[in-house]
Amino acid sequence: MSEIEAKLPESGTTLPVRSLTRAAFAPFGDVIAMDEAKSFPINGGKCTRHHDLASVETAGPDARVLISLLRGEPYELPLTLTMVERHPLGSQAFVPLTRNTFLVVVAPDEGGRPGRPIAFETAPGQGVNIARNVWHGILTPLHGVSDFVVIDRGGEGCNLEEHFFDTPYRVAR
Ligand SMILES: NC(=O)N[C@@H](O)C(=O)O
Ligand code: NI
Repeated sequence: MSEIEAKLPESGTTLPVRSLTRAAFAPFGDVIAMDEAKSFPINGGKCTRHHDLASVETAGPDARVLISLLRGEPYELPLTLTMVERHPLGSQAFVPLTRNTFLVVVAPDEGGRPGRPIAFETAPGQGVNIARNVWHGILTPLHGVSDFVVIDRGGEGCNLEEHFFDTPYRVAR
């Protein structure tokens, strides 16, 4: 156990890792996956389109949608969660390009501050679209270096708000 973890109170600040489902994630955004998606054949039947999986939101001056690629280093569980962030001017989607799962931490807003976070682990291949202004942990790959397509908002104005917890949480399976 690391020095930080040794100082963490065990009860109350330990967040269990849950399996990601559309229903559980619905208050925070969308799950991007082929299963349960509206799908139809295109290109003469040689291709299946899994259609309209997430709502991309952009707002503010000169807002535009960005498509970027991220290569993330893996994190170990149990993990010490010291902060969450949110993007007031747009949504943020992470679509994995590997089969490595990743941790998705989100939290409800309670009067402008995050409430108790919820930790999910994606299934292999599942992505997420975090809705505009939803508190979330930073991109947290598990099991190996992982590449992602990220779809989020560019433009003028401040699109990042961070919150550092007075008492860190411990995220553990
Ligand atoms: N900054 C960036 O691209 N990613 C973060 O917003 C994050 O949620 O990891
Ligand atoms: Ni973010």
